[in-house]
Amino acid sequence: MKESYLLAIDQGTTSSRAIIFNAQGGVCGIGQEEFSQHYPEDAWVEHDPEEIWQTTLNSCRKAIADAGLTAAEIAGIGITNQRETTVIWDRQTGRAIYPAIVWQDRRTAKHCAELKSQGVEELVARRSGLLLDPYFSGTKVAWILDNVDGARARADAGELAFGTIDSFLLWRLTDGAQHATDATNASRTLLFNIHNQSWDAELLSLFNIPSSLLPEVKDSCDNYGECSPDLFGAAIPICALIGDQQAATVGQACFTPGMVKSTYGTGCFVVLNTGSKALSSKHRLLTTVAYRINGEVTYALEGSIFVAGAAVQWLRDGLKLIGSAAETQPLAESVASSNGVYMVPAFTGLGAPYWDPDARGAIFGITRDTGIAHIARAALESVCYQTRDLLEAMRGDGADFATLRVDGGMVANNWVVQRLADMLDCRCERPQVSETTALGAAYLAGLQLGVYASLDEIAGLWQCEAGFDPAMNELDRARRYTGWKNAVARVRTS
Ligand SMILES: Nc1ncnc2c1ncn2[C@@H]1O[C@H](COP(=O)(O)OP(=O)(O)O)[C@@H](O)[C@H]1O
Ligand SMILES: O=P(O)(O)OC[C@H](O)CO
Repeated sequence: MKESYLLAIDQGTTSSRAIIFNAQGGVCGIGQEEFSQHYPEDAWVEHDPEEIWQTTLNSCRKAIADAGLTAAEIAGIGITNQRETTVIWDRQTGRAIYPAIVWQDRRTAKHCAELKSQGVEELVARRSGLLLDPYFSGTKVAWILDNVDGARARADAGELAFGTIDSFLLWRLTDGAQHATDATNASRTLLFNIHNQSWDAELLSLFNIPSSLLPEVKDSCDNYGECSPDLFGAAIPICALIGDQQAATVGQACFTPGMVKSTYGTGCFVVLNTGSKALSSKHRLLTTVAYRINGEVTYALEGSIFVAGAAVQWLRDGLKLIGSAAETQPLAESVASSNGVYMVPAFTGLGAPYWDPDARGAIFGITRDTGIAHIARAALESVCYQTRDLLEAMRGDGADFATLRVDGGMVANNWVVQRLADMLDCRCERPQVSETTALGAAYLAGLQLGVYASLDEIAGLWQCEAGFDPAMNELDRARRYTGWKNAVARVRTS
């Protein structure tokens, strides 16, 4: 039988990646390019949309060549992306009118505070499943309209289009033929009603955003047209769009209510499948769309942490304490403990469950004996403690799970995964295919094309590479976690 090759585009926060999978989920070719991060002001984070586009194209071309294939041999494309990051472009030229405002960007903190003071947070949460935080796209769209000369008038005249990165790439890949997004990406904008699955007129008016800007919202696997043949040498059908954390949920085959995954890239995102019910959290977690297939929505509770691997990057690029991220493992292992040092990496505020955009990072407990190894260990531990914060919140909302499926660049570090199991008091499982985000997008493209008959068939492909069981005694666990809570209390502003 002819092999079905699926091309997944994974447009992440720090790099664009393309991976070609075969139908068994095996990796056949990879292309990856990093791109620049721009920090024009304190707590502002921007990307150049042209760089996002170019690195995506280059990665796809590299992956196709790496697999030894031609574009005509690829059955379909699935796109997954850093979520919330906001682009507004000119419908005529396809060029962005302002850089992409990245999910980590906090410039709209004041706007969010103003909206909160109007008492609308409850309405926003009920409709969108989200909180009023600069993390999400809504206030970023409004900021561009209000700060780029002539943008609001041009938006009102229908000349501009808004999209998250999936939409922007889709527009470019199809030469402007498709202006669409999927329900998972729409559910991160603050403008989408997750219950009736449509853009919400009241939310649009609250954020002062004209509906003429908006993409059509489709299923996560759907007919998204074809990429223009001159890009890769043949037209390839685009069959799936899905936000990266939701894609990892699919790649980890968390299809049953109660299953949970946690991804450790730049940030960390824990997603708990809640099935056909949109549960609302009592502990400031987000209610979001996990995936939408054939019009049927599967919901999730999500905990989002803004800084995970980014703390390791900071040790490497900011402080230059280490030469590579991988060095943190032997460093952490070289000392018996972090010696009372706690790092709270709130570089861009605190995400769930604190939602404090004005908090900033700190390192506590430094003494004359503190060395690089203690700091590195404290950075890795901060990621474990933050995950514990999220799991406590999920357990408080009634979740009951025995295993956490983990993935992302950071879980290559065995010390981190063992520490996670210890701090969470929960078994952590790392899958055979580490590229779960790209894999999830490929699976959905395959589902749309009929390569897979059902999610059950996809679930049957998941394999555990390594399991990590908790090995810390309860007293130690509790003592360390109390130390973390004290450290967090000291950086909080609200
Ligand atoms: N061995 C390691 N130990 C700790 N952190 C690591 C290790 N390898 C990679 N990382 C961190 O993981 C992140 C990269 O993960 P990745 O999933 O590629 O991120 P993203 O998709 O957000 O760009 C980086 O922030 C890096 O610092
Ligand atoms: O690019 P990542 O993997 O850090 O993911 C970013 C998230 O989608 C932000 O919500």
